[in-house]
Amino acid sequence: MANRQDALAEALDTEQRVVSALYDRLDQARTRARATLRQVHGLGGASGTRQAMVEREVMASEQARRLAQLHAVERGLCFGRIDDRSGRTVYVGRIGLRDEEHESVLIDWRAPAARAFYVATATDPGAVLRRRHLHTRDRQVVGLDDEVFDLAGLSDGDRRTLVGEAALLAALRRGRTGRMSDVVATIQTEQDRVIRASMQGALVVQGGPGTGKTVAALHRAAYLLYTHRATLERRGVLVVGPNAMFLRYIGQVLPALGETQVVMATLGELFPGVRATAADEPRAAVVKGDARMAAVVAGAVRERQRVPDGDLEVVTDGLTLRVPYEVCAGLRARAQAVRLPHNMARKLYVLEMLKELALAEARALEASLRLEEMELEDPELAGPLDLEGELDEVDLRLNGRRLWAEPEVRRALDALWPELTPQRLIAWLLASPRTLRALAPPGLDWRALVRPADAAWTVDDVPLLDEAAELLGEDDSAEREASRRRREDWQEQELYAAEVLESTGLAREGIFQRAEVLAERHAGDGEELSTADRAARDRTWAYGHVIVDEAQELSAMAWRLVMRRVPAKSLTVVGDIAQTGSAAGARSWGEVLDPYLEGRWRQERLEVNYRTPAEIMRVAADVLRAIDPALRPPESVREGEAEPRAVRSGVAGLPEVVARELAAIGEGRLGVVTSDAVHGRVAALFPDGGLDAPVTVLTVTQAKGLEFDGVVVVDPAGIMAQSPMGTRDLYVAITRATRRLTVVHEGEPPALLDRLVNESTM
Ligand SMILES: Nc1ncnc2c1ncn2[C@@H]1O[C@H](COP(=O)(O)OP(=O)(O)OP(=O)(O)O)[C@@H](O)[C@H]1O
Repeated sequence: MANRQDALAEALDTEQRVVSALYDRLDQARTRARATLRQVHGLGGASGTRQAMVEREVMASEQARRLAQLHAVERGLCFGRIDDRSGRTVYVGRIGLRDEEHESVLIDWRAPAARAFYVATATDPGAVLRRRHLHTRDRQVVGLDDEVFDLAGLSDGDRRTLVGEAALLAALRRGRTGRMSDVVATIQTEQDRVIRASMQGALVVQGGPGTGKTVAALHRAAYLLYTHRATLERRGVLVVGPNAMFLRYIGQVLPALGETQVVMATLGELFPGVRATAADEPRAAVVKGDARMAAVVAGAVRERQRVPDGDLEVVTDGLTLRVPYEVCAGLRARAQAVRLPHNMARKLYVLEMLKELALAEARALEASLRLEEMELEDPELAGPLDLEGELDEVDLRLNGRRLWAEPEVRRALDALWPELTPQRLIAWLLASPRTLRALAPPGLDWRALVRPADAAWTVDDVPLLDEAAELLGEDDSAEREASRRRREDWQEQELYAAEVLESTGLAREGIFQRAEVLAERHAGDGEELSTADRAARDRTWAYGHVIVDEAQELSAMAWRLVMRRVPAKSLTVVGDIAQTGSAAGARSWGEVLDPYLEGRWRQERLEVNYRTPAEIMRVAADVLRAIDPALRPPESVREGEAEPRAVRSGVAGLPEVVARELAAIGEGRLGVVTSDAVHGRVAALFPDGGLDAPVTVLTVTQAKGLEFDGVVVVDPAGIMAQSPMGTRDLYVAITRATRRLTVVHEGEPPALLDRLVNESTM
C-alpha cells in the first residue's frame, strides 16, 4: 500500500511541476495581452485619422477577445497526457501554448496532434502507450488516471508510478450544477468521431437519452470554429435548441471552450422581430408544421394579388378614371409571370397600372372637355381631340407619378396588390376561414388554424412567417444602394485591413487569417458588430454551419426555415427519434432530410448512456418497447445508487416526497417533471424554481435535454394521455435522472411502469 501511495505522490509531483509551468505560460500570455490592450487604449481617444481609429479599435477588440479566451481556460487548463511509442510525451489542454523557443508545450484539444488522446482504445491504441487524465483544482493536480495500452512499452519509472481510477466514471459521478459543463477531458471515441467529422454536408447524430449528443454537438461547434476559423468567423455558426431554458443550460459550454462567436436561438427566435415562446395545441401544430402549408402560404400571397370585380374605377379630382377589367387582369398576369417576390413585383404592377390610369385620365379629360365644348357650342373650338393619343411614354410616367400622390389612387392600387409584411399576411390568413378553406388541400385540417387576427405569435407560426417573407420579399432598393456604397467603402477597408494585419502581427497569432473578415467587421455604418450579432439580426443570413439539437421536434415547415439559413447544407442534426414529443415532429431522419439532401447525409450513432444509471434505464426500456418494439435503449455506463420507486400520492403529498429526495441527493439538484395538467399546481408548491434552484418544476417539453441528480415524475398517466406522443414524453421524463428516480401517481400507475419498486401509500 505504502508503495502505491508513494507512486501516486511521485507522479502527482511530476505532473504538478509541468502544470505549474503551463500556468506560468498562461499568466505570461495574459500579461502580454493586457499590456498590449493598455498600450492600444493609451494611443489616444477619438483623435487621429479614421484609419488610426480603426486600427486602435481592431487591436483593442482582438486583444480583449484574446484576454477573454485566456481567462476562459483557467479551470482545467491541462487535463491530459499521452506517451507514445516514439518516446514522445504530449500534454493536451483547453488551449495551445508555446515556450520561449516557440516549442509547443500544450496542445489544443482540437488540434490534430491531440486526436490520439481521444481515439486510443485497448483494441486499437495506435502509437499510444499510455493515456493519463490529470484532475486539477485551482491549479493543483489533485488526481491522476492512467490507461495503459502497452505495459511493456513503458519505462521502468513510468510503470512504477501508474495510478488511476477511470476518469470518465469520476466525471460522471460529479453532482449536477444546473448547467452543462464541457467534457474535453473525457470525450469518448465514438463522440470524437462526431466532433471531428468533416464540415461538408449533413451529419445526423442519432442516440438515446444521455448518450452525449448535445455535449458532442457543442464540442463539434468549438472544433469546427478552430479548424475552419476563416470561413466560420465570417459566416458564423448557429445552434438551434428547443427552448430558452435549454439554451441557458448549455450556454456555458462554448464560452468555457473559449468560443463566444456562436448564435444560439430557439426556433421561436429565428424570425427577427418576433420572439415566440408559446406552442400551439397539438392539432394546430400538426397542420402548421405540414409541408403542404408552403403551398397554402403561397396561395395566400396570390390571393392578395387581385383584379377588380369589373372595370377599375377611381374617382379623383372630380374625374372618374376607368381601367377596363381585361387590362387589370392582363397586368396582374404579367406581374405574376415575372416570378419576383410579391413586394418587388408590386413595383412593376403599380408602374404599369399608373400608366393605365394616366391614359384613363387623358380619356376622362377628353370626354369632359368634349362635354364643355358641346355646352359652349363654339364652332372655333370644334375639331377632333385626342389627348390620349398625344401622350408619350414620358408624359405617362410623369402623369402616373402625379396620380400616385392621390390618396384615392393609392388606396385603389393597395387594394389590388398591397405591400405586405409577413406578419400582416399570416395574421390575415389565419383569421380568414374562407381563404383557408379555399386554399387547403384535401385532408389538411384547416379549421384547426383559425384564430383572431390579433392573437400572439406562437413558435409554430415562425416557419409560416419565414415562408411568407421568402415569397413577399422586401422592397430593398434603398438598402441595396446603401450596401453597394458600403461595398465600395469595404474594398478600401480590406486593403487597409491587410496592412493592419501585417503591421500588428494579428495574422501571425492566427487571430485573423483574412483581411476581409477584419475589414467586414469594421466596415459600414460605424457600429461595430460581431458576425454573431449581425447574423442574428438578419433573416437572410447564410450561416457557415448550423447545429440543430433535439432536431426530432422540428416540423417539415421548420426544416424549410432551417435549410434556408444554411444554403451550403453544412449541418449537424442531433436528436433521438424515440423522444419525439411534438405531434408535428419527425418519425424518421430520412423523411425530414431527404427532401433537401436526397440521401446525401451521414449518420453516426451514439449508444452509451452517460447520464442514467442501469436501474432507471431498465424501467425506460419497458416504456421504449411500448413506443416501438424494434427500438433499443442505450447502454448505461454505470449502476445507480437506488432502485427507482413508485409512490402513490396526490399533489398535496409532494412536498414530503421532494424533501426526502432532496435529503437523499445531498448537494445535488432535483427536477420535478409533471404532466401539463398538474404543472400549475405543482409549480405553486415550489415557487423558487429555475436552473440554479435546488428544486425545479417543469413540464416534459421544458425538461427536454436537461438532467438532474434526482427526478420526481408526477402524474405519469396524465403525461401519457396529454398528447398522441404521450408515451414518448414519459420516456423523456424518466430518463432525466443521473442518480435517483421517483414516480408519483395518484390513481393506478401505468402498467408500463410495473418494474418500479412500490412504496406503501403515503
Ligand atoms: N465523454 C463524456 N465525459 C463526461 N461526461 C459526459 C460525456 N458524454 C456525455 N457526458 C455527460 O452525460 C450527460 C448527458 O449528455 P447530453 O445531455 O449531451 O446527452 P443527450 O444525448 O443530448 O441526451 P438527451 O437526448 O436526453 O437530451 C451530460 O451530463 C454530459 O455531460
